[in-house]
This record gives sequence, structure tokens and C-alpha cells, in this order.
Amino acid sequence: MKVAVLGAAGGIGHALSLLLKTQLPAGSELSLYDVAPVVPGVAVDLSHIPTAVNVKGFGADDLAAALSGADIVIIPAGMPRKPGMDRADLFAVNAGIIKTLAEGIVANCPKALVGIITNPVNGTVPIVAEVFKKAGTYDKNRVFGVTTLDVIRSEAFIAELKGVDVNSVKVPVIGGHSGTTILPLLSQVEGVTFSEEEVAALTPRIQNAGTEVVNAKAGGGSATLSMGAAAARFCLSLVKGLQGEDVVDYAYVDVENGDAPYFAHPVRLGVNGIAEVLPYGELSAFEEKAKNDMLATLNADIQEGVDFING
Ligand SMILES: NC(=O)C1=CN([C@@H]2O[C@H](COP(=O)(O)OP(=O)(O)OC[C@H]3O[C@@H](n4cnc5c(N)ncnc54)[C@H](O)[C@@H]3O)[C@@H](O)[C@H]2O)C=CC1
Ligand SMILES: O=C([O-])CC(=O)C(=O)O
Repeated sequence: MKVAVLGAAGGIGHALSLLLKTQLPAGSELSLYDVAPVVPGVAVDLSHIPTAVNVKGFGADDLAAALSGADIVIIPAGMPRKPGMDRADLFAVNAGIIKTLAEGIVANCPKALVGIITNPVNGTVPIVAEVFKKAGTYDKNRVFGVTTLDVIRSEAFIAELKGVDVNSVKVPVIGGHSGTTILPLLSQVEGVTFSEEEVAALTPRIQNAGTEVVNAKAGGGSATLSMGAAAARFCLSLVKGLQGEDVVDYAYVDVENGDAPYFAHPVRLGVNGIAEVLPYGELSAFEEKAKNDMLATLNADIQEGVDFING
């Protein structure tokens, strides 16, 4: 199993690469790519951890070697937010980075499963899909926007609020990955109930949790450690699927006849990526309204990504 991390020298890249070095199956290859010259050093550093995962670093000119033969590519490359910015403000810088990296995937590992972390996820996922479509390599079952951070935050916040074992908390989160497009389905969380006031307070807390971190870091970037943990968890779900295990996880994916062209759903993973996009079930009246209210924003974010390649 070869896993490539693009943007491996950044805040998320460091945390994610550490977790993959210690958690990928024995015999895996971990390929770290970044334009920052420190990346070979990150690989050397990690290589001193005694696990049966072989790690190599690749600098700016070595994208082809970094990607060649990769089964999974996880992308946290690109600029993070500062206080006062929206994720959408990152589009101008990050769209071009994502396009270049997607072209690299087309040329070197067109069958890889691709997990996109780079913001704004609502628009960067369509960019990758459009680059693949143009090249004739698009398979909607192999492209994922990583929304796992919304899921793990929901788990953490609910366990804290309700005083329950965090390992028992499972929270569906649908929609996109910014502001009101993030929709936790609190009505479907088993084993706990929420008052209307709790739903009205917890839903925006989850939606604005990224901003909570951005403000707390006071100009030093956005979530990196929790995102590293989220990305590792999602990557390991992809690995299990490739190994033939039946695994269901949440991701922002291309859905046919869905609420929007891309929408976070539960997906059953398998040896070819998505085996099945699963329905998200029944929504409460609050959730149904929140879903309908977000769609204009989400569709505009998606169109911006599509137009970046085709406009
Ligand atoms: N999907 C999600 O839930 C989350 C997404 N993010 C996003 O992840 C991205 C990365 O965040 P951080 O790691 O905190 O940023 P960072 O600035 O610490 O790291 C970004 C890395 O990307 C590298 N990079 C830039 N252009 C590149 C290129 N063309 N090829 C390869 N590497 C390149 C930089 O050299 C840097 O090492 C941001 O866009 C951020 O908004 C952050 C948190 C959560
Ligand atoms: O808020 C940000 O800019 C980073 C992010 O996507 C998150 O933490 O959910």
C-alpha cells in the first residue's frame, strides 16, 4: 500500500504523516511531498520511528516520483485561514495549487483514491473532478472531500455536553465543509437526546468550530492537530476498504440526483473506493430547513470550482 501526502511539510502534513507512520499497515510506503525544502527532513525525522512503514520525502521537482504507484493520495497542500477570513477567501490561492496537484495525479497515479483537505473543500473537490474529467480519468468513486473533522468535533462536543463515553458517540454530518453548509444530524445521534435550545446552540458551534480554532491561534493558522487526526482516521478507512473490509465513513462526494452535485454522505468503502453512496436518513424539521437554506451557498461554491477549470 502506497500513501502519498501532498503538503506534508505543513501543520496538517506533519501531524498526519506522524499518525500514518505509526498506524499504516506493516509494509506500507509513505510518500511525503511538499514545495517547502524541509520535506526531506520531515521524512528522515519520521524514518527514525521504528515501525514497518517505509517513508520517503520528495521536494518541489519530484511530484512524479512522489505519486508514482500511489494507492491513496491525501492533499493538505495550500494556505490556511487567518482571523477575519472565510474559507472562500482561500480559493484564489489554493485553486491553482489543487489544479497542479490534480494534474500530477492524472499523470502518475490516475487510479488512486484522492482525499482533499485543502480549503475551500466545497470548491477544491470539483476542481479535482474537472481536471480528471478533462483528462478522461475521472471516477467519482475515487474522489473524496475530507469532512471527518466535522464528524470528530461533533463527537467531542456531544460527549462533553452529555457526559457520555466519546467512543460511543456517532454523529452523521452531511452537506459541505464551511459555515452553514456543515450540517450535523443531531436528531440521529443514538443514546442521547437534545432539547431545541441545545440543537440551536450546538449546531452553530460545530459549524463555526474551524473559526474557533483560527481565532484561538490568533494569526498562527487553523486546525492542524485535530485535522491530522481526522485525516488519519479517514485515510485508514480508505485503507481498510482497499483491503476488502466493509467500512462506512462520511465524506463530501459526487452524488447523482442528490441535494447538490457534491454533498457529504455516508459512503460504503471497498476495493475500488466508494462501493455505495448511502442515504443519510430522515431529517428533523430543523435539519430539513437548515439543509434547504444552505443549498444556494453550496451550489455557488461548487460552481466556482467547476468554472475555475471550464469557465
Ligand atoms: N478539510 C478540513 O477540514 C480542513 C482543511 N484545512 C485546510 O488545509 C490546508 C493546509 O492547512 P495547514 O497544514 O494548516 O497549512 P500550512 O501552511 O501549515 O501547510 C501547507 C503546506 O502546503 C505546502 N504547499 C503549498 N503549495 C504546495 C504545492 N503546490 N504542492 C505541495 N505543497 C504545497 C506548503 O509548503 C505548506 O507546507 C489549508 O488550505 C487549510 O484551510 C485545514 C483544516 C481543516
Ligand atoms: O476553519 C478553517 O479554516 C480550517 C477548517 O476547515 C476547519 O478547521 O474546519
